[in-house]
Amino acid sequence: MDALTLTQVTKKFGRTQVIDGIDLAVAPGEFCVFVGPSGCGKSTLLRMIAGLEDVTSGQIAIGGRQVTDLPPARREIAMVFQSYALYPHLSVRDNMGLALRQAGTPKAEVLASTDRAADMLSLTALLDRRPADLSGGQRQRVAIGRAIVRRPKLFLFDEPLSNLDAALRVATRIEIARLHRELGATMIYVTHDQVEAMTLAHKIVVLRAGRVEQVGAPMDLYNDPDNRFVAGFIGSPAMNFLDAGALGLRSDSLGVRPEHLAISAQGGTIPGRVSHLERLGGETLSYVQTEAHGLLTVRQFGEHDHAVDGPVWLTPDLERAFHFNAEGQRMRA
Ligand SMILES: Nc1ncnc2c1ncn2[C@@H]1O[C@H](COP(=O)(O)OP(=O)(O)OP(=O)(O)O)[C@@H](O)[C@H]1O
Repeated sequence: MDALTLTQVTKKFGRTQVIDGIDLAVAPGEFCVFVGPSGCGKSTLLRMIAGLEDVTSGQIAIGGRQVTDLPPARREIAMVFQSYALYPHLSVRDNMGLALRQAGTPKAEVLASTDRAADMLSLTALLDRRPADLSGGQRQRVAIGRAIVRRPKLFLFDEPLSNLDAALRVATRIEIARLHRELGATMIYVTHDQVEAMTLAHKIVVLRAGRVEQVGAPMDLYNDPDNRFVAGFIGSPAMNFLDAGALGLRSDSLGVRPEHLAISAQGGTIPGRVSHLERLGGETLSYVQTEAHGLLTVRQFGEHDHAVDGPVWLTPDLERAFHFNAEGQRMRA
C-alpha cells in the first residue's frame, strides 16, 4: 500500500489555479522531493497533504486511509518548517515532548522518546536550554527532533534548510539523509534547490505552474529528461540550449551540459569569445558569448586559463546532447 496517494488534486485561490490536477503515489520508506521554481505550488501542495490548506477537488490518502477532509492532528503527520516554529518559553526537552504530552502519553514514555530523538540528533547536552540559546542549526535539529518523537506516518519538510548558512545547509542535509536511513520513514520534502533534491531524493517530482513536469529518480531526470524545462532545471550549472537549426540539425534546440562542450583556441564548431571565467578550484567554468547561441557555459575539470575577451571555439558532444522540439518536448531517437 502507498504511504501517500494524491488523486487529481487541485487548488484554486479565488480564480487562480495554483495546483492543477496532480496524481502521485509515494511508496513506504521513500524520500520524495517536490522541486520547482518559486511560485510553482510546492508549499501549497505540501500544506494540502498536511491538512493546513483544503483541497479544491481531488483526494489525498495517507497509508491507504482517506484524509482529504481530516484536520491536521488526525492525519498522523509531522511537519518541519523553514521557521522552526519552536515555543520560546519551553526548554528543548519540553518543545520536543509537547505533542506527546498533549496526546496524554505517560510521562516516562515521553521522556524515553525525547531522549532517544535527542541522542539521534546530538541534542542531549542541550535538552535544558531554551530556543533563544541555540544556533539556527541547533534549532532546526530540535524541530526535526520534535517531528521524530511523534513517530508520524509521514514526515513533511517545507524548505527546512533555507535559513541556514551554506556549510550548515550541507551538514544538515547529510543529517536528514542519515535520519531517513535510520528511521526508514516516508518523507516528503519541498525545496527550490535542485542540489538538495538531487542529493536527498529517491523520487523527485518537478513542478511548474501547478503541474507535474516529470517524476523520477534523480539520475533518471538528469540523464533522461522528458522536456526542456526539466533538462534546464536539474543540473548545476544549468544545461546550455543551442539553436539546433544553426547547427544544421532537424530539432528546434539542442541541450548540452556544460561538461559536454569542448573549448579550444585552435578550432571547433562554434566561434565565440570568453566573457568571464570562474575558477572554483576543482573545476573551471568559462562563459562564452556566441553569435548563434547566446551565452554558453563550459565546465572543465581542474584549472584552466582562457584569456577573457579572447576568441575560442566550442564543440558540443553530440552523442550526449538532447534534442527538443519547438514545444520544448524531448525528441528521442
Ligand atoms: N493564501 C493564498 N492566497 C492567494 N494566493 C496564494 C496563497 N498562497 C499561495 N498563493 C499563490 O499560489 C502560488 C503557489 O504558491 P506556493 O507558496 O505554493 O509556491 P512555492 O512553489 O512553494 O513557492 P516558493 O518556493 O516561493 O515558496 C503562488 O503564485 C502564490 O502567490
